[in-house]
Amino acid sequence: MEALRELVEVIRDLYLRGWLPATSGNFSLRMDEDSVFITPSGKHKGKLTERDFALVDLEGNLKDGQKKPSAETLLHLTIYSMVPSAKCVMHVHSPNATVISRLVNDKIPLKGYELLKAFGLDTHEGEVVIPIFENSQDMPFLARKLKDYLFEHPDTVGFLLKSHGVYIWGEQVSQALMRLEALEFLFECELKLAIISGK
Ligand SMILES: CSC[C@@H](O)[C@@H](O)C(=O)COP(=O)(O)O
Ligand SMILES: [Zn+2]
Repeated sequence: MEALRELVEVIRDLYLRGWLPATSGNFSLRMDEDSVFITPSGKHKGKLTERDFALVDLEGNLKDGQKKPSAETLLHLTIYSMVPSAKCVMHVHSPNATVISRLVNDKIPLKGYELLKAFGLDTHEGEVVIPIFENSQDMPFLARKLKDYLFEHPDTVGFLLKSHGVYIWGEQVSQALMRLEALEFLFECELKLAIISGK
């Protein structure tokens, strides 16, 4: 399947960038109303093939095979249920995202950057807000927090988990990748500005 092949290539590339260290990260593709391909839990993400993906329904039940879906499957499914246009979800432990999530408390407003156009804005004058949630191993709890937030803020493009990493989604693999690259770049800019201004 073309989109899954494309996603596998993207994952390898993200691993080589150092954004998926030590088996971290997870990725999914929405296939139809009630089927999602998601990366397996605990596997090295730089060496995945299409056959490694688990197929689950929107409740997280395995649709076939014996694969162990990502431990964070519930977060992916929450995004698909709250953002109907999302067809691909990416989660990485990229350095800038992880560092900035520790420095800022509950959200990062990104303003004035030309690259905000990656999120569908027409000009650099708009604002994109990235919320930060406390990290937790309690996925139902985190999923509830995320669901409530997305209900209140339906235009959200992604979020950070504190000291953990970033989640982003798109209408197809290429859009999710573009937005992930844009976010990581913008986080790097914000971190550099914080260093220069001594904040
Ligand atoms: C290897 S530590 C990272 C994990 O705890 C988790 O945050 C992660 O990103 C990968 O979990 P996974 O179950 O493989 O999808
Ligand atoms: Zn993670």
